[in-house]
Amino acid sequence: MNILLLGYGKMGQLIGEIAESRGHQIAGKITIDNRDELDLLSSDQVDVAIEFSQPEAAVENFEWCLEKGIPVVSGTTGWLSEKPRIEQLTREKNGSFFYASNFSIGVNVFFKVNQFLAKLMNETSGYQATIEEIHHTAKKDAPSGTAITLAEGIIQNHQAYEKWHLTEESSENEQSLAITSKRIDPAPGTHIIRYHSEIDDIEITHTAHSRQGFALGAVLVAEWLKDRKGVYSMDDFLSF
Ligand SMILES: NC(=O)C1=CN([C@@H]2O[C@H](COP(=O)(O)OP(=O)(O)OC[C@H]3O[C@@H](n4cnc5c(N)ncnc54)[C@H](O)[C@@H]3O)[C@@H](O)[C@H]2O)C=CC1
Ligand SMILES: O=C(O)C1=N[C@H](C(=O)O)C[C@H](O)C1
Repeated sequence: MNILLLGYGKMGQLIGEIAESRGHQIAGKITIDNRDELDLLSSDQVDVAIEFSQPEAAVENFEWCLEKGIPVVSGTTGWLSEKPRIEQLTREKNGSFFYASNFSIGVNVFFKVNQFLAKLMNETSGYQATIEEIHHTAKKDAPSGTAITLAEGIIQNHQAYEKWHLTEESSENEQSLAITSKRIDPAPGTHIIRYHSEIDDIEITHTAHSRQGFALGAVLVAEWLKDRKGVYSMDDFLSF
């Protein structure tokens, strides 16, 4: 399959390597410096686009793909206020759009464990939940997209929490779930859910050792999305 890489930084380069090792061809490698190359590409040269750019570039990239009828897989975080509009545009154009805050299979297992733990803790008093995420210093958005998905998983399954907020310190007895973001090199991505009480703490942690899991997941999803129409997420792709 011919894959267009929209964004060719840390993620785009690794995705390109994995895609080629799986027998795919790279139709283009688009960065902030060569966007004009998109004008030369026609839709029959691209089977699917994999979009890992930056928050300010993502929406324009999606619109370009949807106009051209090219299925798009995106992992870019920090643009979610526009998500309802992009999903609507996908339906209007009869296109294909797949977004995940995290393409790693391990993190998606962690999302399910987080939801199950929140259900258990909903039946238990005296604990305050907080989320901590740690990433490399080049990361532009905070909190991470993954931390937002984790917060949504707790809010949907624990009556004490109605919303989340980004803060420098964890705070007690709030209906708003506190998320703290730390930027420490070279962390590819660590997420900690902590339930604190006076008696004890319960913690679950996912630590990415590299970007390999994110990149492989994005290529597997692109293979899956190629011949599908509609708006999809990891819940559609995974069997658990
Ligand atoms: N969903 C997931 O599993 C994961 C998501 N991410 C997200 O993916 C995104 C990219 O991450 P990295 O590759 O580490 O970033 P990076 O900074 O290494 O690369 C970004 C790429 O986007 C390009 N770019 C930036 N502004 C642009 C513009 N205006 N037009 C076109 N291209 C533009 C840059 O030239 C570069 O090629 C981030 O939003 C990050 O949070 C990262 C890892 C996993
Ligand atoms: O910017 C990153 O690097 C990552 N971003 C994603 C996020 O915001 O959750 C996924 C992963 O944690 C790495």
